[in-house]
Amino acid sequence: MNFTITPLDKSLESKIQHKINLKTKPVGSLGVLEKIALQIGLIQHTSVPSLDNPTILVFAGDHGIAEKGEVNPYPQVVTQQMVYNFLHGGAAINAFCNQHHIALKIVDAGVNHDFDQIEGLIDAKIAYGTKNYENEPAMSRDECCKAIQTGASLVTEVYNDGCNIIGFGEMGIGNSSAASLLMSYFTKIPIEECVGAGTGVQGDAKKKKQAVLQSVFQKHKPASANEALATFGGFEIAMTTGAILRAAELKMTILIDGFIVTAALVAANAMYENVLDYCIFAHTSNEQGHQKMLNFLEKKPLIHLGMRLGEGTGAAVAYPIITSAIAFLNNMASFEEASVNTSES
Ligand SMILES: Cc1cc2ncn([C@H]3O[C@H](COP(=O)(O)O)[C@@H](O)[C@H]3O)c2cc1C
Ligand SMILES: O=C(O)c1cccnc1
Repeated sequence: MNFTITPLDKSLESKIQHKINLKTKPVGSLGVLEKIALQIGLIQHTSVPSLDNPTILVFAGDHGIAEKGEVNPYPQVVTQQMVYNFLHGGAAINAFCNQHHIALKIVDAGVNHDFDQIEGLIDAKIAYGTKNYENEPAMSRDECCKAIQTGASLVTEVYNDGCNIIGFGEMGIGNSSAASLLMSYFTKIPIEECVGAGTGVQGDAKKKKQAVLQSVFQKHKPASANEALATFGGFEIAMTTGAILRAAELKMTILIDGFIVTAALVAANAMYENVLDYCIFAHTSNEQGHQKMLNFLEKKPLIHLGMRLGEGTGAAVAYPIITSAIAFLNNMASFEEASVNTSES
């Protein structure tokens, strides 16, 4: 599958910047909000951007490595239980999406469970979890390709329903390990530095997680970004990569969540140029590798609240800041409109 991701068209940059500078405020005094307003104006190619049908897609998938419980404190079954929780409206991401009027869609990308026909669940299952990459690649090239394509077509559907700002979340016990492996592969930071607490490993358990992942990393030598995603990824991660690529192709504004989603983005960014032009980094996760991945991308997120949950929660919590950026750009008076003088007379 091929994506055509064009760089931001900057022909309106000086017009939008001028509009921002003429608002009734000292130049630059709305700080990062001004940068976001400009970025979204450029993405949408207008000086009056809007945020339409904001949506978060949560991809869920299981990981072969999680069956043994060596790298994950919580058992694999929590993935399917949390999917039911999302569908019943009980998870953190439900609370925040309801709070900010963000549509939430839950996708079975590859959970190790047969769900009943249940309203609200999008069935895009590639397989019942990935293979254990201690022994073999997590998925085949075909499965990885299918996951990328599926993520992309789900974004197309959301776009066709009128969404122009999208965030991604994930659920998959063990996926902090997959994200660490991908991070190390793409950033070239040693794997030990990429492995963190995930849902809460500490002390000896963390050393064990590092040792297991070090040996996994040494075992495989993927020759391309696609192969790395297939070797180390999860179905929910590969679907997120495809979803990000399609959203950038469609010139949507993309809200990047925490450690796992950023790992999916780092893969997308290695595959295609210009993806970052469409991304807003929502928060810095407390998962220790996240800051390093952000440094690698040279990006500074909007907030740092010590969160380390995933599910898209950082994106949902940061969303109102983005609405403020659009609100000031569209609703604030200019000096002329408000008859406020800019010079002594
Ligand atoms: C109840 C619960 C809800 C979650 N929601 C997101 N995660 C997060 O934790 C998991 C990754 O951490 P690890 O690699 O340590 O398993 C992912 O499912 C991620 O979304 C959760 C984890 C748990 C236990
Ligand atoms: O930042 C994240 O995305 C994250 C961190 C720890 C566990 N799960 C997700």
